Amino acid sequence: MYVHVNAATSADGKLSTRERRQVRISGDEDFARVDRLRAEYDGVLVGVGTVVADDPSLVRHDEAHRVAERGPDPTPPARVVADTRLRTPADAAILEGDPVTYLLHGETASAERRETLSAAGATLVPAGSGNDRVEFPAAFDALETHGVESLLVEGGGEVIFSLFEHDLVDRLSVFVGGTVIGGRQAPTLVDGRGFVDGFPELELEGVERLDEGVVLTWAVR
Ligand SMILES: NC(=O)C1=CN([C@@H]2O[C@H](COP(=O)(O)OP(=O)(O)OC[C@H]3O[C@@H](n4cnc5c(N)ncnc54)[C@H](O)[C@@H]3O)[C@@H](O)[C@H]2O)C=CC1
Ligand SMILES: Nc1nc(O)c(N)c(N[C@@H]2O[C@H](COP(=O)(O)O)[C@@H](O)[C@H]2O)n1
Repeated sequence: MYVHVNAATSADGKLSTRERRQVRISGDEDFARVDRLRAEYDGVLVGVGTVVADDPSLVRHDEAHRVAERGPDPTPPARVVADTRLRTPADAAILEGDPVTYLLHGETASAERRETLSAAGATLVPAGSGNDRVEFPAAFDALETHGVESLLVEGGGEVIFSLFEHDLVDRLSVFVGGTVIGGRQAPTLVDGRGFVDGFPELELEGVERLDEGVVLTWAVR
């Protein structure tokens, strides 16, 4: 699985407020860049924390760019949620209409949630033992059997940490915008329990000025 993590942070490195309320950090130019990125990947992944906080649909992408990349009538990027206990609400925007939505879940997801979310249109992908985290290596193997071989990961900070922890990130891009959010409880780009050693090493590939901020792109060594 090829994994590109992309997110927007405030100038002080926050993804959203301490109440986990979504903030528009990007401007129009950066949203257009994200739409092009989405068009380049087989799927777009977020954690269930982002689904609960933001209710994203993850449908929007640059269709002309996808046609240019993949030829006529390409399938749109699949939607993927890391959702151990299947907490995604049955009326979440991410389950509405097309394209397919894969919910990666653990053994702890109840039969009732499995039935409810299958009935709501989700495709369930079992990927985890008894712990409270989807096991990404196994989950990605399972996604590949569905034809998803590349992912744009949009957040949040818990999921991004897990991916770095398992050495699964190939590229990282961050739009750093001209706003300050603050708050020690506010989510940052990489949360989780953090590294104490073995810090992932990044190689700077690009710096681009957009809107009132800058996009930094790194390859992960
Ligand atoms: N500015 C931006 O670009 C973005 C901002 N956000 C913000 O981030 C916040 C949500 O981020 P988080 O709370 O960190 O939630 P998250 O979106 O990273 O989801 C974390 C949840 O995913 C589930 N999960 C399953 N397997 C997991 C694994 N292996 N590792 C980690 N989690 C796993 C767990 O239930 C966990 O609580 C929201 O406030 C949202 O607004 C989210 C995406 C992009
Ligand atoms: N790139 C970016 N810039 C911002 O300013 C943001 N607030 C976000 N948030 C994430 O974008 C996703 C929403 O997607 P749709 O509206 O469904 O297309 C979701 O993952 C947000 O957390 N991203």
